[in-house]
Amino acid sequence: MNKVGLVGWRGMVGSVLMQRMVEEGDFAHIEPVYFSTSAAGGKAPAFGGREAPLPLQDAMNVDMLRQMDIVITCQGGDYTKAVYPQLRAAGWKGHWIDAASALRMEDNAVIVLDPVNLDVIKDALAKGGRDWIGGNCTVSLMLMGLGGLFRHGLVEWVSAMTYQAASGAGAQNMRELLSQMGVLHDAVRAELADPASAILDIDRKVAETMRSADFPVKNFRGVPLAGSLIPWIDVPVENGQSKEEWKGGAECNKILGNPPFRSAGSVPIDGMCVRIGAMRCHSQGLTIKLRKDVPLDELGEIIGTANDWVKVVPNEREISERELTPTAVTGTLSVPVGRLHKMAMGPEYLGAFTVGDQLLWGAAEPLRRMLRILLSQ
Ligand SMILES: NC(=O)C1=CN([C@@H]2O[C@H](COP(=O)(O)OP(=O)(O)OC[C@H]3O[C@@H](n4cnc5c(N)ncnc54)[C@H](OP(=O)(O)O)[C@@H]3O)[C@@H](O)[C@H]2O)C=CC1
Ligand SMILES: N[C@@H](CC(=O)OP(=O)(O)O)C(=O)O
Repeated sequence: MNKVGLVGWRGMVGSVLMQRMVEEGDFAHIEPVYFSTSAAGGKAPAFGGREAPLPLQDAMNVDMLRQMDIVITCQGGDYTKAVYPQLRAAGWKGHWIDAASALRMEDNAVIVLDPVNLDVIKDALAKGGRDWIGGNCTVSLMLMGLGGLFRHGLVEWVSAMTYQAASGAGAQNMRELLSQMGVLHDAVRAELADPASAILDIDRKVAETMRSADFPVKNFRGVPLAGSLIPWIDVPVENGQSKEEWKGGAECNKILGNPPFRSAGSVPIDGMCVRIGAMRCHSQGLTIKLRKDVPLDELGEIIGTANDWVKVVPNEREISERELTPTAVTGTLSVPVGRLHKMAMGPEYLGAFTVGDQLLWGAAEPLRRMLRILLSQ
């Protein structure tokens, strides 16, 4: 049985991964060895009812990691940068499956999203590939939704305007968002209880509270999210983009096996990435320039049959309000795509809106599916 080293299993992404591995019975097929950067020697967990043969191992111990057939890490990019090069330099030939972005654009790494790029994964496996990296959440969720259009070669370019959840910034940010909501409610509790109070007085008090020096904003770099939004995610890069926006083009093209972004034969993908007050679902408003005018019902068929999780929501008000939202999707693997309509710019311009859980398809699920692909070899 394959020895699988699990690193980062108690973090937010790692916990979702463990939950999904339990649900899918993955632990029955592996010999798990749990690693920790903080509690080596402690008791290992027993996910899936499988006692680990060893206590928690030191996640920095390259000699121990070398004994694994497969390592899966959700520990983060700093860990990857510190440990991965040492492990390969020590001659380790095992498979490295990683949630962090650190290795994504390396030549020998494949960004894994098998419902979309199983052909790219299989091709790399046949060539001896050993580095399997989960994609950026926004990118993976867009491709889970629009994969059919790409597979049919219908996409000339895409503009993605995103509405990204607090979870993408980390567990502490989710907590801070809720704290902000609580502080805002507390500030106007009395007025809300009085139906005769003036809404503009409530609004003024809310704005004063959001702008006050003691509003809890430490994790969001000093600015409020609740009652507001943040129109920048991750560090600035070239061309006026944020890194999150750059990943849209760079990672999408790599996942699809296209030439590198901004080179001939790649698909231009760009947009604006915005943090909003959702918990763990990223949403995206998409403008897709098609290579030709295709009837809307055919486009719906192509989109909705591309994988087992994408679902076309009819472009009608009630069902869009009910089913095309973070509230409806959170905690599920469903990727609804809706608001499909030809835009005013012309018949080759398709409008779409999609929602997905950024901790499931956006982070954990592609990793555990890659593990199962490796185990089936
Ligand atoms: N958040 C996201 O949306 C996405 C994240 N990723 C990648 O996954 C990486 C991990 O992200 P995320 O899961 O959010 O990170 P977390 O901060 O939740 O967890 C990372 C590590 O922090 C340590 N840790 C310290 N204190 C705690 C605590 N109280 N509870 C749980 N763990 C604790 C654990 O390591 P130990 O047990 O060794 O102490 C854990 O493995 C990111 O750096 C990123 O590279 C990828 C896609 C999406
Ligand atoms: N940057 C993403 C989350 C994330 O972790 O992305 P990446 O895996 O590309 O670092 C967000 O803020 O929503």
